Amino acid sequence: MTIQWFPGHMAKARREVTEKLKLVDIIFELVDARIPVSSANPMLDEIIHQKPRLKLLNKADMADKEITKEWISHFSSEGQKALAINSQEGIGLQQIVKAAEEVLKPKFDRLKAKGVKPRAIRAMIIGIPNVGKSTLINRLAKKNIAKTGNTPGITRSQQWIKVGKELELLDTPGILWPKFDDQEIGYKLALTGAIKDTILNLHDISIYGLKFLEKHYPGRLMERYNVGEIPEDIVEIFDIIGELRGSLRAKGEVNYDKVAELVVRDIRSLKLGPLSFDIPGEEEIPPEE
Ligand SMILES: Nc1nc2c(ncn2[C@@H]2O[C@H](COP(=O)(O)OP(=O)(O)OP(=O)(O)O)[C@@H](O)[C@H]2O)c(=O)[nH]1
Repeated sequence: MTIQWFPGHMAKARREVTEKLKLVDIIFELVDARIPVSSANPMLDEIIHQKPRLKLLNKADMADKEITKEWISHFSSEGQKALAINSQEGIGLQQIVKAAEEVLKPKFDRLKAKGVKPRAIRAMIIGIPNVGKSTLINRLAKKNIAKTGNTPGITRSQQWIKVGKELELLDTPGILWPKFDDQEIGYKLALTGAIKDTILNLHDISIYGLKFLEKHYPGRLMERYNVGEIPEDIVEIFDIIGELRGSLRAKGEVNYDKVAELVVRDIRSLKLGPLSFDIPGEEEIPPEE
């Protein structure tokens, strides 16, 4: 099945990103640390071509730390520099400039050899909705104040934020929508709050979540819902949860809608602890188009 949720937006976003790309030296690709593959835009490579890129795994506080480490080494083995950050609390942000300098060293060395005076790195943030783009921009801007005016000779409408002496960041991020053929990615996006529940069926999302927990985090699943043993048919957990919590029943019957909602809410709100839904070696690779 092909799901294409935002076709009109996508074309517009793509044009905008392509336009802004000319202004920067490097892309900061913001992904969700819980789903660093599923929250990446499959068309980004095609859009940015050879433009240098730094991958930022945001919301690292909500992801499984060990899995995040594995992802960082995985990306590094593919020649892709990546950092884990928490934009909300400003953790890991001080490494961004250094990492960007590292990625851009070959280009800046070439310019230096030609006698071009060193200048600040120009960057823009790109990511899917809700991944934390504004939070990161605000964090970087607050810490380093000075929003610059228009940059003459480039474009009148672009605002740059100065981050120390070394970095200038476009104040508006590039938004790219998720677009893929795989429903599993849809469930992962829904479980992490990147897309609204209403796009997919809440029951399907919760069942996917439970099955995922059963496979990767069985101990936490059992502990959270007080089940001694995971039933063969995971759907039976709905009954167990419903029986345990009086509030999820009406006239003695389990209200499955409420149970599904509870499970999804629990997963999103860290009630089961930090979770990663993309597991290295098991990742779904979004098809290129
Ligand atoms: N726990 C946690 N939450 C974060 C982090 N960064 C952002 N958030 C939260 O994620 C939500 C979305 O953040 P935004 O900065 O609005 O995301 P955005 O990418 O600008 O979203 P759009 O405007 O929809 O494109 C907000 O509730 C933030 O508080 C983080 O590192 N950790």
